[in-house]
Amino acid sequence: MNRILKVDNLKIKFKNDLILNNISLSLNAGDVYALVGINGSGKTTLLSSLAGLLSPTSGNIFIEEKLNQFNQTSMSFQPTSFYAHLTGNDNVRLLSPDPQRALNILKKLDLTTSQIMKKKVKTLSFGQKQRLGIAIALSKNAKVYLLDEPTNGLDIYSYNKLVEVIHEMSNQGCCFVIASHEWDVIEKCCNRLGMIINGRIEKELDISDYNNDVQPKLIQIKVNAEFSTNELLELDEVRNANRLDRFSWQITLNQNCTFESFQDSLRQKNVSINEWITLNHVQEWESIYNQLIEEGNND
Ligand SMILES: Nc1ncnc2c1ncn2[C@@H]1O[C@H](COP(=O)(O)OP(=O)(O)OP(=O)(O)O)[C@@H](O)[C@H]1O
Repeated sequence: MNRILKVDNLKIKFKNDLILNNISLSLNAGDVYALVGINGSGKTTLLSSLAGLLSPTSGNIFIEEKLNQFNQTSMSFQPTSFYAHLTGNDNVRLLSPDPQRALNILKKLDLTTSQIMKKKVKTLSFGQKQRLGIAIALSKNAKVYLLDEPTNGLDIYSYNKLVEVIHEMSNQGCCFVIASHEWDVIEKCCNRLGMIINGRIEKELDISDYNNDVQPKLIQIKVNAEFSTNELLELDEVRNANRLDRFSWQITLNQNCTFESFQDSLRQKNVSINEWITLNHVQEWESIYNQLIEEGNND
């Protein structure tokens, strides 16, 4: 695998506040890494550090094994970074290192109608400014692209176009880190997922495993009788169990175990399942994430 980005024990402090706490990360060519976290968890701070806009308090950032190669990173523009009184075209010419490439990307994102690009940026809609900022960022010839909530304000058509552009570029050997709250985007765009809580990446998932169905299944059940979580965990089929209420649990079944064998094991304990659903990947990630947040809140 061709490693592009390596982050070693990155810490960022603002005054005495530790905002990023020992972040380590390794991304290969083609990786599209989703960074998920609630407001204030450190996503923008991490992206800004990777872009070289913030200096680490400690730790190192390597791109293609070389330290601090920030000319090889490109971060999406915030709508406030534009020259608001100039047109879209003028902004592309002034801000993009490769205006022609930016215009090509804008075309893919369906924003090249001359009326729009001739308008002053301050008169553009949020979604139009968002696409302009993304196209300028992606027009830089970089190894690592850093996108902060790129689908905010995009309609479904532009959103699907952006997903196509990200796939196309990552297939050419760069990598992406995308901060997003939108699970749907993550499922469509990303092959890896990092959950950041209080400045730490608490969990990483390989999304391709889910798409290949290698991961164990998460189900939600409601039973008809008193039972304990410990009794559930003693069953061969159960890898993990979280109680939702008196009669309901979310259960991760061990790999290669069927729902039917789990049901039989419960019957032997005189318990039957009244209701059950299999959670899809996105619900499963959301559930893992919510659990981590709850654990974080209980600390
Ligand atoms: N310049 C700064 N000085 C002091 N604290 C800061 C600074 N920038 C960010 N922070 C703090 O760092 C923490 C992480 O902020 P950050 O913007 O990285 O979060 P985020 O995960 O991107 O949040 P959001 O989803 O709201 O954009 C917050 O508690 C924030 O108040």
